[in-house]
Amino acid sequence: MEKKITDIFGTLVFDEEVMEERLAKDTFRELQKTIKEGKSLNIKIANAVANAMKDWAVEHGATHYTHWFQPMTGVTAEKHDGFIGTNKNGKVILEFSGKELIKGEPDASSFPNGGLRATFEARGYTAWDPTSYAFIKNGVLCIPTAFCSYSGHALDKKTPLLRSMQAINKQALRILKLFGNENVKNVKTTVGPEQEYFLVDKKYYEQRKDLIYTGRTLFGAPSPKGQEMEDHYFGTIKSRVQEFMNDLNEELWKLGVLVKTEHNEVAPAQHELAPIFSTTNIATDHNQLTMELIQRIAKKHGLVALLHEKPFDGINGSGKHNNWSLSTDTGVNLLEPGDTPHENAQFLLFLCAVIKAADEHQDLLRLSVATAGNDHRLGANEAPPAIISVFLGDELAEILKAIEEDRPYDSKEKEVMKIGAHVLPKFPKDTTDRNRTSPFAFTGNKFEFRMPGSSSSIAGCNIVLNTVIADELKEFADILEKAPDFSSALHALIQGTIKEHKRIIFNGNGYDDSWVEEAKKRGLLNLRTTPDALPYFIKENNIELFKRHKVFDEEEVHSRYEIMMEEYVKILHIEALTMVNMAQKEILPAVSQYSYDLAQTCAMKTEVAKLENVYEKETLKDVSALLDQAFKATKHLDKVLKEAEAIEDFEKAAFYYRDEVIPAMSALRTPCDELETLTAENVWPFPTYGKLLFGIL
Ligand SMILES: NC(=O)CC[C@H](N)C(=O)O
Repeated sequence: MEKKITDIFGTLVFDEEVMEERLAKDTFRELQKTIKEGKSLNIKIANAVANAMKDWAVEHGATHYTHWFQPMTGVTAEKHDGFIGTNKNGKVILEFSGKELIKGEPDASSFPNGGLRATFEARGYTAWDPTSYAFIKNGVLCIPTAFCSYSGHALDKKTPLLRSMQAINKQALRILKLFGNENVKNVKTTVGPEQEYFLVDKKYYEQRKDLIYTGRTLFGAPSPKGQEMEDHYFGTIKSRVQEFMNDLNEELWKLGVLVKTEHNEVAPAQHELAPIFSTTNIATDHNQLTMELIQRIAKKHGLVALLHEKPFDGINGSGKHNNWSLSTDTGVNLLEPGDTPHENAQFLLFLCAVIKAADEHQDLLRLSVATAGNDHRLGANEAPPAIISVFLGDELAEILKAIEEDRPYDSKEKEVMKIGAHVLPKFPKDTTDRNRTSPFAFTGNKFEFRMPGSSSSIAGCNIVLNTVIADELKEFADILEKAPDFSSALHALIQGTIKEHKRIIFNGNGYDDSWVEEAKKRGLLNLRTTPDALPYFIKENNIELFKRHKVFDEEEVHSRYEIMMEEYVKILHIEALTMVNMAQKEILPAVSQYSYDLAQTCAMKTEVAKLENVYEKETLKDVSALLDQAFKATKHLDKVLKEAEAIEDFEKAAFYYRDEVIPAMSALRTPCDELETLTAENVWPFPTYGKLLFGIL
């Protein structure tokens, strides 16, 4: 690496250092108050900040600015405005005002709003989130913003995320106060999202309509080699891929993204990139940027990055493991067992809040990761099942059991574990995945939520995590604040929580079929598909929960439910249309031509030499039978698709797609994949799995 990381890191970010350097002392101090304490910014200060930002951005080659926001599409949105303006004499000047920095008013009528806003009320507004630094991307100054309607409803993913962070901050501070931590002013959730993705050669990608339109292969027989040799996982990275990774790292470092780990993943052509954890809203912004840059930089290297959860059948898909924790502004990780009995008691209480939340809100955790793409991955023995459970590891599970049963944990000490009086043993911290099969695994000082899909924004699952855990902390604080004897109330609370919610703890193999049975016996939910999970969102108790913590109001919950259900329908609609198109325009004609060639060859050979022609005849028979089957399946898919299109109610449509369209898609894929194995390589109309998975040389 020619340029030192420390020299380039954050060079495209208007961060604290740049602010201090470029702003007058008073302005800097006021802005810090806004960033750190949420104080509102007056227009005079905003003007000064905007001016400094513009000068800095122009010096770094920017010509435009944009309010960079995260509508409910799951991707980011930007509308560029130039700094260009004219003065009184008509001379060109560059300008950027405080008003423009703080608030934008995009005509944003075409973003999904789930009924929150009629299209005639087109205007929404974007408001700067000063807790996430502005940065320069592609010559544009990007200002991270929240996106709301004029009635104040959140139309984006950032606003509820920030609200959920506020909710957990408030409740965690109440708990910390009870433990005497008066000096803590702020508790923030932190996240380190691991990003998995595939890389394929651009020249093959371009020949596949399914990849272009849907991001995944809808047809494709397995290649002779898959992932069975386990030689790709952590294997040597190919030079072309390494060059891409180097470029990607450099660009992300410039944007202040703390990317740290890179490696080959389990499936051929699959890779992973992971950052150091940061505050959740920044981690979310950074993950959105990471996904964007992975795709953009891959193209520069003649590659295409696939972020889909399941681009290929028969080999592993991609997840985005969300490593979640809570930390104080005094630098304490609240999910880290401490050195003293006192710290341990506090840790156990936070741990119990997470366990209780996971048990009581299995539905919300599950639906927070529910998408059409992720349905292929969850429960397919490559990623956690769709059943929520918590992995604690044997040691911690044993400690909780000892507390529950009022018996000694360590047989040497022979003393009953008393919360607040005994020190917990240190758990070995292990950054590698200790239980890959668990959806929610404690890994020494954080929880790894392994269910989120690789293409999703992490905002959704973190909104839910923050809110459900905030709610448990609230309940705990309500009890403990009133307790006449804190220590005994604490002990009873922890013990009671373990007793009541231990069913959610599972340290075994989540891929095992017996777990499905066991989970059923324990009364755990198994919401296998997206339409199974999403309706839980609008259940009365869930709406109340979000309202209680001011994360969503009722309309906002309904809007998100509608958007997520519709998204499921739209994705499947595009996939089914693409399949019909590929079958009709590519597969069926190619195979028909191939059978003609076989018949011709056969006829000629018979005519010329009276040969038996077993190969041609047998293949022709097999191919023709499959061709007819594929044709009928295409017709059937087309028919159910038309029926699906006629369904107006989005809920009915989602179930129809799941129950009728998906099976019709499988029924078409099966004969087509078989045909692929029987036809000549040069006849098959698009690149095979072999080329896609092993084609990067
Ligand atoms: N090695 C791994 O952690 C594999 C994870 C897997 N790709 C997933 O989807 O979650």
